[in-house]
Amino acid sequence: MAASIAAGGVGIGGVPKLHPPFLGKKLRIKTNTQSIVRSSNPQRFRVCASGGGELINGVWDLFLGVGVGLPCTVMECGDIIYRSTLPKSSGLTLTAPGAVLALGALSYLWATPGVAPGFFDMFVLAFVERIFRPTFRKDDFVLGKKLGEGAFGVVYKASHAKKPASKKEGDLVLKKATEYGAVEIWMNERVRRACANSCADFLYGFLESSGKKGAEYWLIWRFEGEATLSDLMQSKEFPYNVETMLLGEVQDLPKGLERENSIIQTVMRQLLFALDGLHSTGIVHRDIKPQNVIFSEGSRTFKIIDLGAAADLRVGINYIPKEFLLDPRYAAPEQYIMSTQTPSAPSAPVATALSPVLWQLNLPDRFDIYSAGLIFLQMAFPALRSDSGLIQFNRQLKRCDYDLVAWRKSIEPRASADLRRGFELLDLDGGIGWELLTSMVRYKARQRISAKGALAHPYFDREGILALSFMQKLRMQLFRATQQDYEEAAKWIIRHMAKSGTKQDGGFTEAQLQEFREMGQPKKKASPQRNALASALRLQRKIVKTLNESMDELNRRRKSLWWSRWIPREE
Ligand SMILES: Nc1ncnc2c1ncn2[C@@H]1O[C@H](COP(=O)(O)OP(=O)(O)OP(=O)(O)O)[C@@H](O)[C@H]1O
Repeated sequence: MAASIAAGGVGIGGVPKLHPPFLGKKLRIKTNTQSIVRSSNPQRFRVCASGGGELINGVWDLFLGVGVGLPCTVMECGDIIYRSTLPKSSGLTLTAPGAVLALGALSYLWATPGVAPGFFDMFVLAFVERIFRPTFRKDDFVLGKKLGEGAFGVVYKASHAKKPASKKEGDLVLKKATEYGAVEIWMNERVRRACANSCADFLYGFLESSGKKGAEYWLIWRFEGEATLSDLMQSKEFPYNVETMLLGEVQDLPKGLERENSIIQTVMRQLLFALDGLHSTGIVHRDIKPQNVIFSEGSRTFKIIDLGAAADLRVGINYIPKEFLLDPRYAAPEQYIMSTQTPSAPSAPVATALSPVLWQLNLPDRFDIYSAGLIFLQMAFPALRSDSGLIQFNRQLKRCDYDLVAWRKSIEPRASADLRRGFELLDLDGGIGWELLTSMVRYKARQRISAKGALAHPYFDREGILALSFMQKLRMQLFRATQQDYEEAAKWIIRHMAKSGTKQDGGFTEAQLQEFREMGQPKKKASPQRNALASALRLQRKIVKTLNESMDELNRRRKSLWWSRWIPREE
């Protein structure tokens, strides 16, 4: 038995498994219960000897050595003499290590951004959708007034040309876009299948090449409503105007900080739900700002628009952004969502296979969280709602090394009444709003909270002005149960308890209070933990670098927009 284990480990049912060097010989091995003989397997031996043998052995050991597979594959029953003494086989046998391996593989395939759901989406859902969804042509639309014009496209209100717009169909929005239209069509189709409620309702997109201007992408959405969050925030009535829209009627209640806080909380919750939908499917928006958050009059919720700068990390589309696509007022300090050492997107299969690793190493979703944090800040501080106010704030924050607490310290003593009111609003309920804000607006992406984490934050314990739907309640419960971002909430609770003291129990000891104080302070130099952390970070950087370099190498050969073939052309 000892010889057999040294040679190849244990196969199923405690039966020894042999490595190729032993296969050329006839071996008789005595186990506890049976006498088994394994003889050569000439065919297999020949393969090993003629190159590629090591690879085959590796695969053999990995999958069959732990006992996953049909007994005959694992044990080579053909070689076993005294068959009658063997236990009867019952088909597939799964050992404990095999189950662990299978579970590990499954969790990898389902980890964000989701390799397995991605395949299902691309090869099943997209295919089925294409068969059943209505298609449109240029002549099907009549253009109305211009809604907006960016550097890469013009947006119009539109209606159907042939049939009178039925109540259900309603008005449309049509965007004629240049090169980035292709990305936007791809993203909108993905979103429609994966998290339709997060973004404006997308109908169809195609390439139209008959115009004088050359090829243009036409994208059609349902018209969601007149107002973006930016329009609403510019009004002196904010946030009460939002309350009226969310509830569908004017509320005859006294105005005050509490009421404003719960309206802002409701907007933030809707925005974070929408962002979580995008992030869970591997999409990072990269242009989150109040102008790109539209109020949908139909569903009375805020939805995200303008996916032209978005990146699909599941397949690596728009992996590295063109910097000019980002709005510097709302962009996170890192600018790039992935390591800058990869100058171009990896090829789709590589990006897909590595996407869970790359997602965890880079946490690209935290780019949007920073922008959402700035929106939160703007909602709390009216002075920051103007462009100049926001630009000035960005400069001040940069001077404070992107430390919101330091910014507050520097500004609060000489703050205007308006600013003080904003701090008061965020300090309600023991400062839980401020706590959430500071966990969103941080210099390091890794230290920012995720959308799920934010939704599980105690700031959202209260329902706000709108009750949650059954599904939202369920999701919140799930986030709370599964979030790893408990740290923030725990710190908040501890600090809160420390502040209020526990007179009955004699309060916290001086040592405990010192510990709480140290939570907010930089750690002292050169402790063994610090050194270990530094080594871990160095290792992580090395892994990212190696991964990126190898992907770039692979990618040099294929640079075409392979996914454009998914975008229909006008007939
Ligand atoms: N589904 C929609 N329903 C209603 N209005 C919409 C919708 N989509 C876009 N709009 C309106 O059109 C405007 C421009 O849309 P969008 O931001 O997608 O275009 P853009 O060309 O990227 O503009 P910009 O470059 O300024 O961001 C929005 O600000 C909004 O007012």
